[in-house]
Amino acid sequence: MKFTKMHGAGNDYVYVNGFEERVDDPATLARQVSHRQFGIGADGLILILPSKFADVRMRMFNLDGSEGEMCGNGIRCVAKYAYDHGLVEKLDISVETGSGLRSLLMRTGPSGLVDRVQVNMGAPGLRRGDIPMSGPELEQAVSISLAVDSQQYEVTCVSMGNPHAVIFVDEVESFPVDRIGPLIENHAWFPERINVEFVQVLSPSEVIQRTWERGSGETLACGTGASAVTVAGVLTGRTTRKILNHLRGGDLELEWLENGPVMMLGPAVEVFSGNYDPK
Ligand SMILES: N[C@H](CCC[C@H](N)C(=O)O)C(=O)O
Repeated sequence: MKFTKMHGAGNDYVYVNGFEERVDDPATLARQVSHRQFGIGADGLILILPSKFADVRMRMFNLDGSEGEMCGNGIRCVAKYAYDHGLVEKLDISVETGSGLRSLLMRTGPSGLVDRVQVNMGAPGLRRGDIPMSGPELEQAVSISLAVDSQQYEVTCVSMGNPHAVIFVDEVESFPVDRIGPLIENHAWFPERINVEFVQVLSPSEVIQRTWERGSGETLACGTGASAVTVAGVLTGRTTRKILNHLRGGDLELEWLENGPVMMLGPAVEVFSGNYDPK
């Protein structure tokens, strides 16, 4: 099986071109290829597939084999792969995801290959029913108190097609993401588990984010998470609609437009290609 390793701001996935390769059991394959010692090494697996409704379709699988509905860093790499490898011939494309269609605009660098991609991430879902989480379905969860490890955390929950809990902290570098992340991911409030973002506000237009991903653990970046952070920053009065987000593996530029959607701009990088024999 031919694969390509790509990353967006250090959030790395193994990409398989489903126009040419057949994958029968993507959940098992995701666990195998993602392993940093026994596999290729990645945060998960992304399949690039033909679509009836869009230019291409993507499916993303976490390190533990679970499927996520959407992936912000992954979708930029899917677009880059599609253009650089000739699956599409234009720079503005649509991609079908597990949470509907997204439109993307690619920019090429001096080599003629794509190096940056802007994604219309769609409008956030703010009702508890959208996340999903416990409590009155139609109500928002903005700055609500969540008890974890005998401490209270103030969380704001946002769906970007997949579920996110955003927590603002004073100092993110030393925050115990490894310990608190999984406790929130698996908290009884969230029946489908949840991705968690820990965020330090530097100024109303600049933040630092660390990410604990559902099914993958701490990653160097998360595009849907950075979009959720943009929305949570506005809802809680901490940041403006347009921000620069510094993630562990790079920066993303985001804006929550007045008419609803979040726009995200960031890098997409191909690292290497190879062959892998599924075990
Ligand atoms: N890293 C991805 C999100 C993966 C989310 C996944 N962990 C889930 O189960 O929803 C991003 O850039 O948006």
